[in-house]
Amino acid sequence: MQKLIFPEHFQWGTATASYQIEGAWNADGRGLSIWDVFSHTPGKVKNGDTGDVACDSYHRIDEDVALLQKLGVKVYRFSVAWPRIYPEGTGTLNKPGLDYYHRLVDALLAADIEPFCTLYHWDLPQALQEKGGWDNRETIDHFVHYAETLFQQFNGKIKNWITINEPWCVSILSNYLGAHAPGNQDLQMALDIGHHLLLAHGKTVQRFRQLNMEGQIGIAPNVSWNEPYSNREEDVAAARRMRGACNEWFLDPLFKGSYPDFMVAWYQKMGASVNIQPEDMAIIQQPIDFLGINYYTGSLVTYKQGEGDYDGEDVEEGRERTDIGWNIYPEGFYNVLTWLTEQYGDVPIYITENGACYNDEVQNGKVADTRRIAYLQKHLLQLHRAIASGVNMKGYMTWSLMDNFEWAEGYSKRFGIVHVNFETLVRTPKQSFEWYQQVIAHNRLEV
Ligand SMILES: N=[N+]=NCCCCNC(=O)[C@@H]1[C@H]2[C@H](O)[C@@H](O)[C@H](O)[C@@H](CO)[C@@H]12
Repeated sequence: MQKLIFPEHFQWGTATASYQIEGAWNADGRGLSIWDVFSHTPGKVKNGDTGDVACDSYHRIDEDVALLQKLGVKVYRFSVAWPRIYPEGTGTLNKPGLDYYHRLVDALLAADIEPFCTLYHWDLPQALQEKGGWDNRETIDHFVHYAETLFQQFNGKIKNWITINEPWCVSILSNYLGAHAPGNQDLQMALDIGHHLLLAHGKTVQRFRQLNMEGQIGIAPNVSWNEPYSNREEDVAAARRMRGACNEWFLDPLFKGSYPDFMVAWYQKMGASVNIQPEDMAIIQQPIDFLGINYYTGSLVTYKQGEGDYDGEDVEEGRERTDIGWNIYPEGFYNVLTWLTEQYGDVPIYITENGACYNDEVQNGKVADTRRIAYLQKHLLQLHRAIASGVNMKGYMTWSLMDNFEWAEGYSKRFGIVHVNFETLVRTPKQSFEWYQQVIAHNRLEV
């Protein structure tokens, strides 16, 4: 048995998001979000599931913080529901909504757990969507105003801020592929939305600096690792496009102040281009304190004309897949992290999400999710490799603390290290919870 020791002060944590766990969808003045509308629209979410109740975390702060304390995490990543703070997106502040997050943050601090707050994890106020949502540049300033409210309310209590979770999901998945709220299918709109999200990020970082806030701020894109099946030029180019759509499309503006030419050209071929105003790229390229990285999967890619949006096809290598169908590709974790450092420099990185979907159920009071343990073990080994290779890794937050509302999959897909019975809302720590508890306690991985 080998013991892989992680750096001293490495920050172990776990993560959730407001719409996925809180429930209380219309309690205490909360306004409608686009996910309330989407999940209440027949046919959009599997089994007609909604986030109306979810894990009812809105009413279970003490229970959930006790789980975090038992787990032994140093950090807990959660998100604020914009419609709880500004039910109409702007205008009247909803104090009961603000008070909920004060209670949550105070409980975390009392338990010696660092809050990691995501400002936007997809629950846009419906009132703003009705004025065009992220496709309307005015939403950018409403977002900065919402963020500024939280900065002023929580300065000194929350010292770790993430502006936007996964701009690829918010733009492409939600407004071109149409799989998530609001469900548009318009590439030009999706590219404009992606640009507006990056602008909202940049302007929020500027405001954070102007307010002389305590702590650090970053953004959390999802990344993918796609390698060419062969060294044939067409395979190399196809894999580069698949990675580029997810990785460089957002990371190049953030760190290089421009969109990647090869993807701009590809999207032009698809009939779309980004509408950039003169100051935009300088705003987007605001220096950040850390980069959050969400990593789940990767693939080998071979060129196939007309396949998907990038003339690329994942090669079926016979790899194990999780219960949501994603390839298990641990070496992609190492490869994407070392690639990031080569491409964008020594930016401090937190893994803000990494985890697996397995639908194990409770049997005799236990959940033997050994496949999730295997997934985490393989990915933490690759993470340890990346650290050993010089990647500036600050911490790791597994997705997710508990089974929750998995977007268009509803409650049919379980990512938690804690099982949730969605009838009774009883939480049951899984075997992976106990395993992760030991990794944290000893700051090491046994392989
Ligand atoms: N093929 N394939 N693809 C991988 C697709 C990755 C895009 N989805 C994510 O990263 C979402 C992220 C989200 O923040 C969280 O709210 C979700 O619950 C998790 C699990 O779904 C992940």
